[in-house]
Amino acid sequence: MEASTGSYAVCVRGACKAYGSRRRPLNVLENLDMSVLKGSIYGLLGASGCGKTTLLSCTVGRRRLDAGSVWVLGGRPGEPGSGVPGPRIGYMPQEVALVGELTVRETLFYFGWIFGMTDDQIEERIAFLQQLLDLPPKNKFVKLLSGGQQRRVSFAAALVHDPELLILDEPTVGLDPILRQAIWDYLVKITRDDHKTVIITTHYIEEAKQAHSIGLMRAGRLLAEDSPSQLLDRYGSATLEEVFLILSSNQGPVDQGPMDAALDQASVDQGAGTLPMTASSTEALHQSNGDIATISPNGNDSLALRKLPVNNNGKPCNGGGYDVPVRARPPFSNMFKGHVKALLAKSFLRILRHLGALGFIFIFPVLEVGVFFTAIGGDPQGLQLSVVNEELYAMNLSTCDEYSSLFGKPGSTYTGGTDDDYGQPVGNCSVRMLSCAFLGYLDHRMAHQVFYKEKGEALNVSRAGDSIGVLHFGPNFTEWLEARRRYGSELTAEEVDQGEIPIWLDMSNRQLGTIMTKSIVDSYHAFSRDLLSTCHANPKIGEIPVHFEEPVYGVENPNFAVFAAPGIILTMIFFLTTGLTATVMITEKQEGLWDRSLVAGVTAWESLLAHVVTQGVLMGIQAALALIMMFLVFKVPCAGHMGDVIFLVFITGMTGMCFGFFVSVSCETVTTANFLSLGSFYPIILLSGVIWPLEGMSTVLRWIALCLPVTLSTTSLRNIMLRGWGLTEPQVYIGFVVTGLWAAGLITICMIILKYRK
Ligand SMILES: Nc1ncnc2c1ncn2[C@@H]1O[C@H](COP(=O)(O)OP(=O)(O)OP(=O)(O)O)[C@@H](O)[C@H]1O
Repeated sequence: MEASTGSYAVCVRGACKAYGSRRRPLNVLENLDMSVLKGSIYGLLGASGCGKTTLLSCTVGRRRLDAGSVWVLGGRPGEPGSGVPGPRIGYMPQEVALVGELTVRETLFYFGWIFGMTDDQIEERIAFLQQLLDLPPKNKFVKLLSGGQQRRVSFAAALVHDPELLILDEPTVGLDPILRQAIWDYLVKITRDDHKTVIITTHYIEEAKQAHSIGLMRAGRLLAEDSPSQLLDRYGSATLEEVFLILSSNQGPVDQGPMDAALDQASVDQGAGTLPMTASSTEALHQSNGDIATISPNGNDSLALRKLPVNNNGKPCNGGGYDVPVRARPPFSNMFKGHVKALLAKSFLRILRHLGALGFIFIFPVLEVGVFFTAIGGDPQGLQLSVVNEELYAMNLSTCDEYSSLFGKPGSTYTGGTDDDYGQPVGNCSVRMLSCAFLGYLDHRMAHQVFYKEKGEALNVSRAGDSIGVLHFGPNFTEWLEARRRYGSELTAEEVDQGEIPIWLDMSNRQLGTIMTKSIVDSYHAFSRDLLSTCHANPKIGEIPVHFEEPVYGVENPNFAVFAAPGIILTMIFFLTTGLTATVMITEKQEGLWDRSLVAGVTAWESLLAHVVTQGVLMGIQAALALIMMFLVFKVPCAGHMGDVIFLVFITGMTGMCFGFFVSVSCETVTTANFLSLGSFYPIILLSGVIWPLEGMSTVLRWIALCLPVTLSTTSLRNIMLRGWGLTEPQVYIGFVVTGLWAAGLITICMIILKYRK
């Protein structure tokens, strides 16, 4: 009598799966059929790289087949209501796939909560599993356990919810023989007494004899599927290794690209009882139909497989034939709560237990804001300015100090008298050594003055990079400057030139050159004002006829740091949070925890939500620290509402976090994630108008810049802080809107990638 389709726990038909590109595919599963009866142990055996893990990951719903179908517990994995992925299965992947920062107990609670168990139920199971698997102490951190201990905890995590179907990828690797036997005894017991089903892959071929049926797999195909005793009988062999060699030889050489070489070179290790790695054999045994070996009842085994029923269109396992077990499952809301509780606990504990990383997370914003405001915006100091003052040398003096000590303070003196028709003092305002008087007005902290006799020598010092520039005063500078004031239009061009101060500045450093120029011009205006005021003249006549009134917004002498601060704070928070999140999911994927949690029933959305909450809290603290540093410590002025500033910084941080998630879900490795996040750093900083106004860019570039996530928010924040504008102004709310749209767009893309990439 044939087994009914309703008694299969897992049924795979015509499974095909390839990795790599379409042009050069690596075919891993090739038209594979597999049938696992309910209440049985199914041992899936095959050489390394033959596709066992791929087959299992398609079975648990983590990968999609390219062709063929899989039925698990009466439904298709991933189908709503199938319970797979979910608590109906217990999956132990090949890698440990646990969180190193959790203790053994917390690990089992993490999975227990995901499976919708109550705390009491979990405690009860922990006590049981502790005995069964000889688990390490409950409060020991997983990362401190030995490899074998970690595998036992991983096994316990798959068993914690007592699932209907256990899928175990090499669970006994690294365990001592006594424990291996205890595990097999347990598996036999649960299949016999509780009608559970187990699929197990192992390299210890001898222990696989305890399975009710065995699937021998090679190069993506199932060579045979039968009970161990039947296989031994049929091929007249004493060991399963021999059976495997016979079947492999029968199949002939396989073409699986790079895998061939490995298979052909590996030696048969029968002494150790592991699966052969090569396809060599002594004898070939032909199958009449060329398909998998037929399966017949076995009198010795409690369960035996028969040849599988195949219908005409090649789809033997249709869902209608299955009886979907009805099992009391917690309601959806409880499952959701359990998932979120587990994910949040895991993420927070993981962060809290990385004290070093946590320290960096909170020190960075403080450090970065501190460094920015202490390093940027201050006037330069300690420069050298070369002076060639021929007025002094005409008097055989070297410096202005010498002049002052001998003749008193240089400049103007008004001794009373009459003014002319224009109010100019006539005769009674005397001036002396105006070159030194002017030099006295220059900022000495910014540039100390060094006197040279020769202009050429002074210029050479400047060309050597030792001086910011050279000021030259002619021999009769005072006389001609005074003549310029008194007789202006009557002087010849040469005479006017004699009252000028030629200056040669080193403009290779734009900032220094510009600051120096402004400082000299401002100093001259101050000198001229005082000179004219002393002489009872209108000080304005010494200035250019352009007068800057009180600025509409901002201050007369704006500090560069104040201009750059809004952009700096936003880009800093953006990239700090990007850095926090860019690798978080990749790490989980590489650890195997991501897949394992999804197989346990967590959805990618829930996982993303938990990360958003965890990283959002960290980002909030980072943003608060950065703002405290900026406004309370460095007292950066803010003309607008602080609430608007906080809100904008927060949503920019959220956008940075979403960008980090985007990097994390779209990159396969930490290295590519780092390249992407670091690579985007400079373009965003340079194009966002943080250090140079957008108006300085070409039209096309400006439009590109406006589309970036931090550009309009930088303009908004500048408008709030420096202009005092509120949220009702279009130039403010546009920044909020665009930043919010970026966050929403990025998170949507993440969800789409997570949904469709398997
Ligand atoms: N994500 C992937 N991308 C590309 N190739 C892959 C990927 N995963 C597995 N492979 C390749 O597919 C083949 C089958 O891998 P799989 O892990 O399924 O084998 P396995 O039988 O489980 O091996 P083992 O017993 O060593 O775990 C191998 O050649 C492997 O390199």
